[in-house]
Amino acid sequence: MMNYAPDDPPPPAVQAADLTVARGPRTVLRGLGFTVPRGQITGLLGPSGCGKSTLMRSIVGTQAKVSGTLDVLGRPAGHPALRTRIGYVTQAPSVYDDLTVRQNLEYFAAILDPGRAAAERRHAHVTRAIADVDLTSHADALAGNLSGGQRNRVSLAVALLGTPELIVLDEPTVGLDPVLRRDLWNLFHDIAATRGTTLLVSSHVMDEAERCHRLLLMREGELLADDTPDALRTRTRTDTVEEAFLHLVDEAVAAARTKETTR
Ligand SMILES: Nc1ncnc2c1ncn2[C@@H]1O[C@H](COP(=O)(O)OP(=O)(O)OP(=O)(O)O)[C@@H](O)[C@H]1O
Repeated sequence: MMNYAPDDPPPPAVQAADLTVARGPRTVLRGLGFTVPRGQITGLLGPSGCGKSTLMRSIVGTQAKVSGTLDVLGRPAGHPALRTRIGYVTQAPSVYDDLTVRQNLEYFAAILDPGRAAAERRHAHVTRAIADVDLTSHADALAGNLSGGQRNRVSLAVALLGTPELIVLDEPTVGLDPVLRRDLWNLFHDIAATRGTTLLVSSHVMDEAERCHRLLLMREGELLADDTPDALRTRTRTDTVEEAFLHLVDEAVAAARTKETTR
């Protein structure tokens, strides 16, 4: 863990140095170093299999065989005190089909904030989270009868319960139509702007990168860039983040070839 003095500004949402992760016999993340600032949306982008989910699992503390430094909200990743401060939505929506939207949220709210004395607070949090994801008119519908996009939004509502400081979303827009995707991104921006929440959002759709304040671009378990979309486009003299990404991939491949030939 890095050292933070009491008078220092709050530590970043995530700080990693030389972060390496093995899955089975393979090293799937290699020596990553990056910072995720607070109160912004950081996009984690890269092709399928590059290690986005593994990195997210490491940050929320559910990944084994993690080495190097990985601090989250000033504590080592996986610290028990972080449990209620982080909201995490995996790729597979974790909702119970035989419960209504409201019942799903009440169930998770009771785990986060148990006891009779908290009943009123829980009710308020549940109602707000349902409204946040625009499902108020479906609050009494069985989750099993919702569309894929609506089920994703129930998962997101679960992550919003308890007002976490950091929300980690693994490919939240997969399978959504363009209107829902836009609405969800507007919601992310609203959450970051009005609550100061930090969002880490993975995607392999490069046009979503343009909607982020900062980007971590990954390829084959390594970090290609940690920058703003503007700075990336300027540095690579390209018009889009997608072109910037391809430019950085070409550079990385050329550098690897040069290294091979000079051995
Ligand atoms: N349980 C596992 N055991 C061994 N290797 C795994 C395991 N799960 C994933 N991997 C490997 O780890 C690498 C990173 O996988 P990860 O799921 O983190 O990628 P990703 O970028 O999130 O992919 P996607 O966008 O398809 O979800 C992949 O090469 C994958 O094959």
